[in-house]
Amino acid sequence: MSYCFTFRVYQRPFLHPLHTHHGLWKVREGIILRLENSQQEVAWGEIAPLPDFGSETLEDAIAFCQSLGPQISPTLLSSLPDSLPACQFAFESAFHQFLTPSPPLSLPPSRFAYLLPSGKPALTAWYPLWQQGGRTFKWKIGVLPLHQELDLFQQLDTLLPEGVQLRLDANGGLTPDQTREWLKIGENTSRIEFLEQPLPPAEFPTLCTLQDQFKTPLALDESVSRLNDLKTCYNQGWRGVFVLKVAIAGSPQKLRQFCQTHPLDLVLSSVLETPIARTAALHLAQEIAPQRALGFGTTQWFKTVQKTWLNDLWTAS
Ligand SMILES: O=C(O)CCC(=O)C1=CC=C[C@@H](O)[C@@H]1C(=O)O
Ligand SMILES: [Mg+2]
Repeated sequence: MSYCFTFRVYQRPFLHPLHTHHGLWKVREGIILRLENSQQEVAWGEIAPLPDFGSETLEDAIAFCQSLGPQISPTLLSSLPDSLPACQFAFESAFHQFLTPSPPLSLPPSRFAYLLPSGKPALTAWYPLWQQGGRTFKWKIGVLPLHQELDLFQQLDTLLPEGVQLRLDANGGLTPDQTREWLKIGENTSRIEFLEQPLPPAEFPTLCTLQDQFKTPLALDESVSRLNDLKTCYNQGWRGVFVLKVAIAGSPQKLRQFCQTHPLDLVLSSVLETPIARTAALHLAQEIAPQRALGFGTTQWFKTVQKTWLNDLWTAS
């Protein structure tokens, strides 16, 4: 079975730039794939690279798409290298739509974690999301000086209603001593669901030691963003939280197989993709079924409306 293949490269500005320890992220770049079968049925896929997390670059992905002809078939999946995980996810998800059409997903707001802005704006940003049913929030730390963020955390903890959980994500930007400061706070509150990637991946032994010394769960994100790295950390004994950025984690089929044979404490996480990759990732989430809230809560990443944006992307060039 072969499909007519076209693709478009996109740059899409965020409504609110994401400020993390990695820096300020203003524009999401990626590729939208369009497959059409002989009955004029269409399936979409999205390549949403995140090189900071170990995926291919946009340029790598463009070169791969350019290497393909106007007609492609699922056989290409077997030759898609692990060095192109965002491409693996996108093409396999797109072909999968023809093989297993997925119904539209409707998940309750409480099923998601919502990303709050870093710093003081978090003190007010949570309320409208809570009113809509959000009960899990994620807050970037390692952006401001430690004492400022510790103080802001105490204010946020006082403001947040009972039962609301907070995920703290440092993107590897803390020192071991700063991490201990956060974990000491965690000893006296159930507010912190987990502390995400407080140290860089190279500090894996220290992360394991800290996980043994404190009750607040630690989550690996940058350490496990490639499936092979996730397997390595699992095989080296990590049993804390695994943050899985689905759209850059390679083949969904390989992910399904690994998760079905390994009991992971899993959090599925967005790469700030458009609704195309988001929908594919959420369908996979239904199968892998992590207990923890899905890191896909924020839906208005972009200034433009999806349907208009996609039409314009296809007709513009
Ligand atoms: O995981 C979530 O809840 C939302 C996505 C998210 O936090 C991130 C997406 C992409 C890049 C990162 O800065 C950030 C993360 O580190 O998890
Ligand atoms: Mg993270």
